[in-house]
Amino acid sequence: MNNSEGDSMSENHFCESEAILRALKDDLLVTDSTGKVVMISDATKALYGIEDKVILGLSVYELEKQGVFTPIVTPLVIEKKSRVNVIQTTTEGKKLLITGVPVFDDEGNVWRIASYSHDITEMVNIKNYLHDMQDEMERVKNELEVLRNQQMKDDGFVVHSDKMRKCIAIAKQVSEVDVNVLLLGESGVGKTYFAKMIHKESPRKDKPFIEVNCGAIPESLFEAEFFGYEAGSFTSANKKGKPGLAELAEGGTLFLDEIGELPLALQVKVLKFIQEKQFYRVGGTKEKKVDFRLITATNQPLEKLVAAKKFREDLYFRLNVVPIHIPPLRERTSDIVPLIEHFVQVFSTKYKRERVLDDAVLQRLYVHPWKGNVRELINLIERLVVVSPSPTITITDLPESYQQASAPDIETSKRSLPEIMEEVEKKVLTQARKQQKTTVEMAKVLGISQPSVVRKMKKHGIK
Ligand SMILES: Nc1ncnc2c1ncn2[C@@H]1O[C@H](COP(=O)(O)OP(=O)(O)OP(=O)(O)O)[C@@H](O)[C@H]1O
Repeated sequence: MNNSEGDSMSENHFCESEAILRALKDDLLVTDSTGKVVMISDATKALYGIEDKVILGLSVYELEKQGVFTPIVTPLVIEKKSRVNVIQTTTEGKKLLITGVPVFDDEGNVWRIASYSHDITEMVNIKNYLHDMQDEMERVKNELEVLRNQQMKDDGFVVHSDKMRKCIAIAKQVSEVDVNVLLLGESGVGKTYFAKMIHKESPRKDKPFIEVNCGAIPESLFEAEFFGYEAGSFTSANKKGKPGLAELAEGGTLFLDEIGELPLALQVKVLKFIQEKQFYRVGGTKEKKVDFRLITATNQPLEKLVAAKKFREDLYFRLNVVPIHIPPLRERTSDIVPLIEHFVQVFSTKYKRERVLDDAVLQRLYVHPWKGNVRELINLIERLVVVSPSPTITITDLPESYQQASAPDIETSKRSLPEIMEEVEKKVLTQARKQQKTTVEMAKVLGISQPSVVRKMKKHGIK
């Protein structure tokens, strides 16, 4: 091959490269090993907003100083002698993933550096968005954890009576397995507390505890609240749809309080849901599954409701696998004084007011029927601690309805005579214990032997 032939071939080659570069819609920039631009596609010029400039022959180091490309990939490729990726931000704020590839000469030295880019602005935006969402999720998770702990906070559960000890023992036993528990008892006896305790002791303890007060949700809204709804199912509803309380219990415990208040029409739907653990959201066509442990509670006589056809028998049997009857306070009087002392302490600390109840007040409260049970007791003690002017709370500080000494509520309490006698015996002994210094003196006053006094005190847990 003569010189003129070689020249024309390299010229041809150059023209061919130029033609390819022009035709190329993609970005391509080639430099020599000193960083001088030897080829640049129109797409690259457009990308960096340098269409009018003559770039050929300029150094990318210079262009970097001018802020056209930052950072440049050329020195990294030379140093590593291999493919390198960097991320550039253009003057217009676009994010580019630049890939630099070395082209070697016959001696293995880097001869050319070809680089091309991918616009990853969108990807970076999505990544940032994801990152923000992750942060947000983390924040919400922490907040949820705090709220869950607050919901489960235990201010100390006071248990002295054997009856309550038995209830606690059953609750602890059933907490380990996913059996349906029905908590029965008057309002304020501690049913909700028991439901939370069973959850806390169960393998589901780190999952949600969802409480649904069946008596508090209007019938017309129950299904939407309980099963959730799909987008556009109501005019007033959230446009995107909303999960229901049942769905939120996934993995955890679903506590249906006041189940006796559930209207008949809804009972059949709730029964189907409990049996199948599947449901449809209102307006939904996709069946959803949920895994939960069920606890229900009521202060209503469910059996009577069943007999009166106000509560479905099949639902009753389904719920009543393990019933726990929590007795009213007046049937476990040995809990009264410890509860009073506990809450005097709690509210004295809370309101920074050291208060004690004098003996006459304790005796009066001991025989009070406590129809509102522990809730009533807590409210009264809080009120006394807050409003009593002196450190010792006396009878005159009590609200009027508590000032009259009331006899035990024999008719309504439905207790047997031996039970009532036990209670009277205990009251008399407690009173005597407060008034006398020794068991010998107590025996004298009560007209029984000293060993009998000791034995009876032991039986009633009097110290
Ligand atoms: N033995 C106890 N020791 C300390 N606090 C108690 C005890 N029993 C109940 N409580 C408290 O009394 C209040 C009423 O209890 P809870 O709400 O569990 O009753 P409930 O039976 O669920 O009432 P309702 O039927 O009205 O829902 C709660 O603040 C609870 O923590």
